[in-house]
Amino acid sequence: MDNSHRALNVSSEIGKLKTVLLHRPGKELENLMPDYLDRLLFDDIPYLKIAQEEHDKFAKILKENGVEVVYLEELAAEAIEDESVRERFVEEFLNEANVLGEGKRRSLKEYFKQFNSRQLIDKVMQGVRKTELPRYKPKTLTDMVDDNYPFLVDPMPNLYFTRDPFATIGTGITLNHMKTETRNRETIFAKYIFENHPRFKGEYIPIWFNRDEKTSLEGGDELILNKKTIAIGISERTEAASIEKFAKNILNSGQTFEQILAFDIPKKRAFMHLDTVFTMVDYDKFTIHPQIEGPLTVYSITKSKEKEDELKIVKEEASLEDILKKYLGLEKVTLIRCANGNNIDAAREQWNDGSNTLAIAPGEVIVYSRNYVTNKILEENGIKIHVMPSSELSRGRGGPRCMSMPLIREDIKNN
Ligand SMILES: NC(=O)NCCC[C@H](N)C(=O)O
Repeated sequence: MDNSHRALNVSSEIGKLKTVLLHRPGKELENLMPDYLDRLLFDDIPYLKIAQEEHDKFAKILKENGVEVVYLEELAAEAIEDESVRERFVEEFLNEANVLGEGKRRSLKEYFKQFNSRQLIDKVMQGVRKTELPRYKPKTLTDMVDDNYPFLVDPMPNLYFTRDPFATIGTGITLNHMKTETRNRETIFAKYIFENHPRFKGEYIPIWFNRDEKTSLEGGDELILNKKTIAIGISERTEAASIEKFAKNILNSGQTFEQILAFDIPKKRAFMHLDTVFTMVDYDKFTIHPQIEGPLTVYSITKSKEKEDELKIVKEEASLEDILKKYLGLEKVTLIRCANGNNIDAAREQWNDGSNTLAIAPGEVIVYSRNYVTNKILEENGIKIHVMPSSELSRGRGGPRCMSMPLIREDIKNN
């Protein structure tokens, strides 16, 4: 099937990248405070100016390699140009931002009216400090009681990790239900973009999993290994129940996908998603964090031949190399271990996303400069690397793959 004309088309992890979605970090990072770092999923506070410079370098590498870069903030603003859509967006945003108190809601709506669409999107991403609206009229008890919390609306500092709130799979998406409240709010932008942006509006975009589900699924756990096979992490962020639901939808969709490999990885912050410990860099080469090799269990999921609408789930007993060979039809598989398996260097570099490479073509990836031990090993394995600066962006615990959502990749021949 030729999907090259579609607004979305991703049938592999490594096909030549044509269009990618980024978010340039903005003032939301300047609304991070030490007291709330844990809840907002940050370990430190990046210096915004340098983070933006690093991010611009990331975009430059992509553009120099023929990739169209589109920005979340621009698409979201264009999606809410229509006044009635903008009003709906504000209402829904205030509900999801958990803004209680009629006085607060009214004042915020009034405050937002001064902004054009782009300014409004920037503002809701940044969050609203109480000092911005010093004289809102308290109406209800919720308005009157001052809890000394400094924000009326929390910032969304994780938005530059565009990989997670939705994921392109084939010609559709999973519009994800995120594990945490702080990140769940991010999915509203994708919802409005896919419903209202002219780039997508004329096209049928199937949704394989939706944000109103009760269990969580995050894009960092979703990897398309080839046009038949999807890998998904059962992780700190993605639950097995979500994978079953997604599997039933995608395997019965008429798209090319026939099998899912569910990777059960340890549930801990350093390994939050599958792509923090395992990514694909070439037809037969993968980066992996050595610490997951022992505890890893892989389940294969296919459609049951006996009963329609049921899944066949098998706990795979072979080594990871053999599982990948079997399901991807490969003669040989190379696992490239973070920092060549040295336990200290691997732990340090994985913490800063040494395994989180972004493939822009088969055998060609973008990597963080600070992971120089792993980067050298990648080169020794014949992988071409493009190195981006990484002092500030890495403080959010995500690398080049986490910071990008492919919208279109070229199909791979014989994939
Ligand atoms: N795919 C990814 O691993 N994304 C990185 C997300 C980092 C972000 N601070 C988070 O905890 O969700």
